[in-house]
Amino acid sequence: MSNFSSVPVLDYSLVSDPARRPEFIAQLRHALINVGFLYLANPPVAREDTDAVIAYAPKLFEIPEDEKERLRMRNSPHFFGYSRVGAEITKGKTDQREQFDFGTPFEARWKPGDPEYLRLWGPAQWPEESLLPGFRETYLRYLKQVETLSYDFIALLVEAFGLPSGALAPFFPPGPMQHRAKVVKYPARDSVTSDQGVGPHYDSGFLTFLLQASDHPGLQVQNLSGEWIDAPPIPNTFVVNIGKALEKVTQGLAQATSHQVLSPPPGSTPRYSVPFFQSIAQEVRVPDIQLEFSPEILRLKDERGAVGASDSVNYSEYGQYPSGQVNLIGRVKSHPDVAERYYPELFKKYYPDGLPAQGSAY
Ligand SMILES: O=C(O)CCC(=O)C(=O)O
Ligand SMILES: [Fe+2]
Repeated sequence: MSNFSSVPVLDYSLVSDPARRPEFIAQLRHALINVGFLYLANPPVAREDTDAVIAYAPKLFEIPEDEKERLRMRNSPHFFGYSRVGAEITKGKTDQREQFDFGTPFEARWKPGDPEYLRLWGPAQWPEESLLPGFRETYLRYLKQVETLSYDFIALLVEAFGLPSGALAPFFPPGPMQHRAKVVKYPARDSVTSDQGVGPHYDSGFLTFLLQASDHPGLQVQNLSGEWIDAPPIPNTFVVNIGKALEKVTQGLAQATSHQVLSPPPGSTPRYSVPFFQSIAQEVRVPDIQLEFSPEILRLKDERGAVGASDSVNYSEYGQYPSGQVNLIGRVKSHPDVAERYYPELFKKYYPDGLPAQGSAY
């Protein structure tokens, strides 16, 4: 059984065309249930902002070493900032990528005595303006548009699954929220020690909107037969995929799909990408929200078949803890040096033998 052999391309401009909107919704239903990945063409994000973010990506990694040191993630209780190549392990092997974690604007609200996971949201660390003029403002303007798209996309998903319009509203209560976003660099194979850019994994929250910020192939998506299907860059698209929390709350209808990135070949320039990860309210326990799907929709899942053996396991804790806690655990596993400093109890739980050389997310 192989449920897909390519990643479908959906044209967002159909959404505002009353005659063709049903076509989009049908394609979306298929992509959510059978693939868990799609390309979104003509997304409602200003082209000039997307192009500017793409142009900034290589420059961000050229800021001086002492600025990278100042911005290192260890300086942020919110797990924002710079991570060098080799800081993380996925599936037992070191990831060959360098990255900056940023977030949408958020004022820290955690105080001692509050649940620890509330501390995950707070201000990001930004490079000195004079070192990269305009970057912060441009990137935040870009993120705001992707955030709006992410909510609009949830409404389309609710429609595609035949749910009442407010069905997922408990995950987005009024008031401020924070979404995470990164800028990632994958050096070519000859300057790193393996071709694992990032190993097989699932994303955590609801939706991921990935901007492939250079021409390199390398992103791959695993189908139900275990085959790795290429998802090469397509200009003016986002790659959209489903996180574990959304899979869980939709009873597996929206499928979280394992994916990985292979390093560019020797002699190549580096690959860059800019993923945006849509968050959900930190206090919500996913199993507390029970959705009712029609038998016709549920049958589509049965026709797909069970999600087969895949090469990744992570974020299984959504059945148990508030979603903020699940994400905090994920961060602690990935970045033990940050955990040791700001979350000593959790650090002891996951690293009883002390600080490892690298984090191991999955
Ligand atoms: O860089 C990419 O294309 C994908 C990155 C990714 O899957 C992740 O960071 O979760
Ligand atoms: Fe991912």
